[in-house]
Parts: sequence; C-alpha cells; structure tokens
Amino acid sequence: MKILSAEQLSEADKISIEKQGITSEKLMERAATLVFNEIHKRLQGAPIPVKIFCGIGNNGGDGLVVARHLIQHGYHVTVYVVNYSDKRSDDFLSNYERLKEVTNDWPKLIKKENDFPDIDTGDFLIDAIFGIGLNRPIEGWVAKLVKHMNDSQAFTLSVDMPSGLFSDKVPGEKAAIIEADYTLSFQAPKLVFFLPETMDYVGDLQIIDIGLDREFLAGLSTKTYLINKDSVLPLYKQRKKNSHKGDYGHVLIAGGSYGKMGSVLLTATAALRTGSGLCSLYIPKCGYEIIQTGLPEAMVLTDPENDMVSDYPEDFDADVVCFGMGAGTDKKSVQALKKLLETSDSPVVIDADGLNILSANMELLGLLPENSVLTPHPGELKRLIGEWKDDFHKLEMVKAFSKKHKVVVVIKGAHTFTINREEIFINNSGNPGMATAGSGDVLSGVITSLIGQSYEPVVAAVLGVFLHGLSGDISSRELGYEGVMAGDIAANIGRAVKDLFSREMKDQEN
Ligand SMILES: NC(=O)C1=CN([C@@H]2O[C@H](COP(=O)(O)OP(=O)(O)OC[C@H]3O[C@@H](n4cnc5c(N)ncnc54)[C@H](OP(=O)(O)O)[C@@H]3O)[C@@H](O)[C@H]2O)[C@@H](O)CC1
Ligand SMILES: [K+]
Repeated sequence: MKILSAEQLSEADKISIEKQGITSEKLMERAATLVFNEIHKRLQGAPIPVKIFCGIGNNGGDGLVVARHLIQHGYHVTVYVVNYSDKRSDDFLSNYERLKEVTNDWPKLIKKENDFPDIDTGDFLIDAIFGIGLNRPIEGWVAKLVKHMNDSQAFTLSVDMPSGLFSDKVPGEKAAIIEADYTLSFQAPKLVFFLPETMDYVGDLQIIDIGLDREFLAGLSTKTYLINKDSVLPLYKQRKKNSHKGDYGHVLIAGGSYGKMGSVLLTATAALRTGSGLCSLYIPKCGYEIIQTGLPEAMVLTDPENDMVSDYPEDFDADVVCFGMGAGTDKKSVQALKKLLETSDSPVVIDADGLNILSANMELLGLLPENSVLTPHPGELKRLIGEWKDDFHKLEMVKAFSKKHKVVVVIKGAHTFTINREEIFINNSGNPGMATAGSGDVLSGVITSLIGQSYEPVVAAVLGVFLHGLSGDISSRELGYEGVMAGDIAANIGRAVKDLFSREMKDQEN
C-alpha cells in the first residue's frame, strides 16, 4: 500500500473532485460519513457523552459532518469549535450552517482557557481540530486544550491525524499532540504513523477508502510503502510438485560462541521452517553436540577454535551465508567475517555481532557483496551509521548508507523498516510479544532461507519480515504476548506461510 505525502493527498482530493464532478463539500460529506459509520458501528447507540472538538478548517468540517450524523442518530453530542483563527474554510462554514437542520444547540466556541469544558474519563472525544493542514506547532491556549484532552484519559478518536502531528516531520520535544486511542485516516497511511518517535500518538489505526480517483492514485509515484497481506501475496513462489531439496537452497549459518549457541540454533531452525532444502552451520567446537542434538535436520562443520569462530570454510558451496548471531567481536571472529566477505561474491546476511564487527572495522563494509542484507536493531544501527537527529533524519542516513554500500538495511522495531536505496518498506505485522531474546536470530534465518530459495534479497527481506511478524501474531494468539519465545516464532513460520498463501497452495493441488 502506498504511503502518500500531504501534498499528494491534497492533489488527489482536487483531481477527484474534478473527475467525479462533485463539490468539495460532497467529498467531505462522503469521507466524514464513513467516519460516522465506523463510530456508530462501535458505539451502537450507547448513551455516553460524545464531545466533538472541531477546528475551523476542513478537518473541523469533517467533525461537524460527523456531529450532524451522530445527533441524527440520537447520540448525546456536544460540539466545540476550537476557534484558533477566524479564517474558516468554506466547507466548514456550510456544515456549520447545516448543523441547524438537526439541533437547536449551537456549537460552543472555545477561544481561551476559561472556555474549556470539563471532560470525564467516561466521555467519548472526537478530535477534529487539525488534519493534514497543520503547518506549525500548536501553541498557546490551543496547546493547553490538547493537554486538557490528553489529561482527561477519555477515549479519543482522531479524524485523519491526531491533531498536532505533522505528516512529514517529527514534532519538537514538548509539542502539543493529541494522544489518540484510535485514528481513522483518509485514503492512505501517513509515514509518521509508523515512526518510533510518533507512532504512539496514533493508537489503533484504520485507513478509510474515501473513493479518491483510483487512476490518479495508481499513477502517483512514491518510494514508501506499507507492507500488509495484500502486498506480500504476489511475492510468493509456489513449489513445484516435481522438485527436490536441491531446489530450495543450501544455507550456511556461521556464528555462535561459548554460552551463545542458542542463537545459531534458532537461526537454523527458522531457516529450515521457512523451507530451506539444506541447512549447515559453521560453529566453534563447543557447539557441536548442542546443534546435532537440538536440530538433527542440520549439518555441522566446526571451526578449529573451541569457543568462537575464527575462520571460514572457503570451499564450502552454500547458496547463501548468514553471519553474526552469538559470534562475539573477538579479533578471531573479525578474521572469520573478513574471510567470509573476501570469499563470497553473492549476497550475505549479516546480523548481531556481525554488524558490531562491521561498525568497529568499517573497511570491511567495502567487501560486502552487492545486495547483502544487514539486519540491525536501533542500537546496532547507531554504531553502524552514527547518531541521527530524529526519525526522518535516520531514514535519510540509512538511504544514503544503502546507496553507498549497495546493501539492503532492515531496521528492526515495532514496525520494521526495510530500506533499499531510495525505497522504504514498512512492515505491518507482528506484536509486542516479539520483543524477546532471539527474535532477531529467527528473522535472520527466515530472510537467509528465502534468499537461498532464489528470492531477490530485497524481496526476501520484505517477505521475511512480514512472515516473521505473522508467525509472532500466530504465536501470541496461542500463548499471549508475555508467553511468546523466539523458538515459538521459529516453530510457527510454516503456519504463517500456510495462513498467508493457503489459496495459492490449494490452487497448486488442483
Ligand atoms: N485530502 C483529502 O482527500 C480530504 C481531506 N479532508 C479533510 O481536510 C483536512 C485538511 O483540511 P485543511 O487543509 O483545511 O487543514 P486543517 O488540518 O483542517 O487545518 C486548518 C488550518 O489551520 C491553520 N493552521 C495550521 N497550523 C496551525 C497552528 N499550529 N495553529 C493555528 N492554526 C494553524 C492553517 O491555516 P493558516 O493559519 O496557516 O492560514 C490550516 O489551513 C484533512 O486532514 C481531512 O480531515 C476531507 O474532508 C475530504 C478529503
Ligand atoms: K484531527
């Protein structure tokens, strides 16, 4: 799904009005009626106080339309106009007039702190103060109103955007922003809904298709995408009946050290669960029995060292190599990674200590085969590319890094971002239960396996991250967030594949 900028959405708004031969007021009516429908579906006529805070632009206009429909349906509604300016938009004004059709209660004007209404925890708040038209931070009494609303702890639904959030930049440190429990956003998700610094303001997110012109939307160019089920379905490569294990890749997982053999075990398990034909591990001697016992399906080669890897078997013929989990950063392990990179000419996957070794030995970056995949968490990323000012700056720095070194970077987080040169893919599967030891080792195994099965590295990363998240979702449904361990995520990858592609698998049987 495309992520669009505020400018692109405003443009789509204008073009749709022209092409569909409707007025902007009609489009507002359509969009806001869809918001009303969603609210009505959830509240089901509940007699709770609904307080709607409307700005004076089109976001406020949306709020007025929602108010009219709620009143018509018998809800207890109070409408407040947050009068931060006298420049009311045309569609705000016409919907202000139309409120007369359904009520004699005129909206209450808020112009200063004394006008703030009391808000009870049990009230239902609708935030229609600012949408994509916000062009500077909220200040003065309006900022105090935002705080007043947030402090109330009342359930808050934001229309289009939580007021105070910009669509294309991170707010200042003490910025006034509505902390929404639910955001109903129009037509396309906005990038800030997924960034670590701003995602908490959004609450649960729902995108509403307000019927903007499809042809125009399809033609809009963007390099930022939200990855959901529909985005990954076309990526799947079906298995042929007439195939054998050699068709699904031989992966080699190199790493592990004394006390950290579990990491490579998880990676290898995940690779096999993702469908690798063959899986070998290159590990220190101390791990031999651990792996042979823990994962009889895998083959094991040992390093001359007992406690860590120090070398790399250059003649080994793997389709793809993954290096780093549990490897440590000893000089000897640096040599192991160096030898791997000098030997390999096809993409490798580097994780964990492999990344820490790269950060401490930047000259090795030049040896990375083109389209290798690096999978840092934010701490590892910082060591690799340096400090960033904010999340937007981070994305620019990672794009530059990806271009310079011709690699794919997977930034792990609540929404994992896969960055390939200019392109950004934001993952939308997964849950907080996956914040657990070894979860990243499993992800590396999934991505490595997919590369071994001939998926392009960037496709392997995008699909792998989604599958990993979906497997976490399946695991947490059974075990609860707290109960999920990395081994469960690895064990459920097959179920995630089945869940996603069952139709494709069925078609294959017929
Ligand atoms: N796109 C679509 O397809 C559709 C969009 N629709 C809806 O329209 C919404 C966008 O509406 P919008 O453009 O009127 O802007 P909105 O957010 O209401 O702001 C109002 C005005 O506030 C002002 N202002 C800005 N910052 C300020 C500040 N800090 N403190 C004080 N004032 C400030 C600024 O004016 P300024 O003072 O800068 O001249 C700005 O113009 C969108 O989010 C969606 O809800 C749907 O109805 C239909 C389909
Ligand atoms: K809003």
